[in-house]
Amino acid sequence: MTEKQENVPLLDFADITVVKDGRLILDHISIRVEAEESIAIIGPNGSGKSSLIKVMTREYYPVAGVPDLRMNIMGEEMWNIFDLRKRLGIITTDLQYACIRDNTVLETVISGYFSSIGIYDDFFDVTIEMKAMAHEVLKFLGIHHLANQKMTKISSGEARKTLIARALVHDPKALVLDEPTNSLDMKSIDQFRKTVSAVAAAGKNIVLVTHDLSDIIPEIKRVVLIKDGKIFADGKKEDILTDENLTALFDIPVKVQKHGEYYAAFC
Ligand SMILES: Nc1ncnc2c1ncn2[C@@H]1O[C@H](COP(=O)(O)OP(=O)(O)OP(=O)(O)O)[C@@H](O)[C@H]1O
Repeated sequence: MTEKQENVPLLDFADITVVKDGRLILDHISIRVEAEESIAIIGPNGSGKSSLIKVMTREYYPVAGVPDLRMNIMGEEMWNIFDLRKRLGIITTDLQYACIRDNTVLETVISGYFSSIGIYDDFFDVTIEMKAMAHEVLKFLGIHHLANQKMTKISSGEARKTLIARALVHDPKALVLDEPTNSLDMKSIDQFRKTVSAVAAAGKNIVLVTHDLSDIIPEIKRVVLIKDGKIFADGKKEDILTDENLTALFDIPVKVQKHGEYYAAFC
């Protein structure tokens, strides 16, 4: 890879406006995420966070004909959707529900190669290399002992890690996590955050959507606040996560506290 390719931003979006059912849900959003950068996107329910992720994954398209519109991902405007979704390892609660089937953890991880939910022996040619990579990723995430366990028999936290493994088999550039700790208990949340930290330390960009400030792992240095489909604030974590900003963002009095390298909010 040339130095130029290494330095291309993960995302370079300008003037993204999305309308659904006649409603403006993203309003002239511009955001650039550098090659080595990780960000957290925070905002109230319905503010447009998931919609912005869907623009990244090309599930939603912006209004065309806007003069400054740009939706560049890893240096490219045009993407084959399957390739794009492999380069952005996407983990959502919807995907987890879809993956809770009668497949084993190993099968679920391998299914990432085919962008499928299960493995269909008659159709998919699973190679030795694919299996070896799946085992390697499960070991990296500390869940190799679950390889032959059914998805229906593992905990939510283990299932969330399995989805990370499923995303990592492609060696993606980034992990895109939409409210990843929803419905996890405290121990699972703690383990999940350590897993995401390990993935960030291995050189992947993290794009995290959350309501919960304590999901913001230390490796994420930048926070983007979204309100009413617009970027409300964007900058260094310590400058953005203030009582004043969070109070204005959520329209209720919020107190932000810092505990070591983590943040928490109280209202
Ligand atoms: N396909 C769609 N059709 C109609 N309205 C939509 C569609 N997708 C999103 N919206 C609306 O756009 C707004 C933003 O939704 P979005 O899911 O992006 O918000 P969010 O910030 O992720 O919310 P939450 O925190 O509740 O998940 C909401 O009012 C939602 O109802």
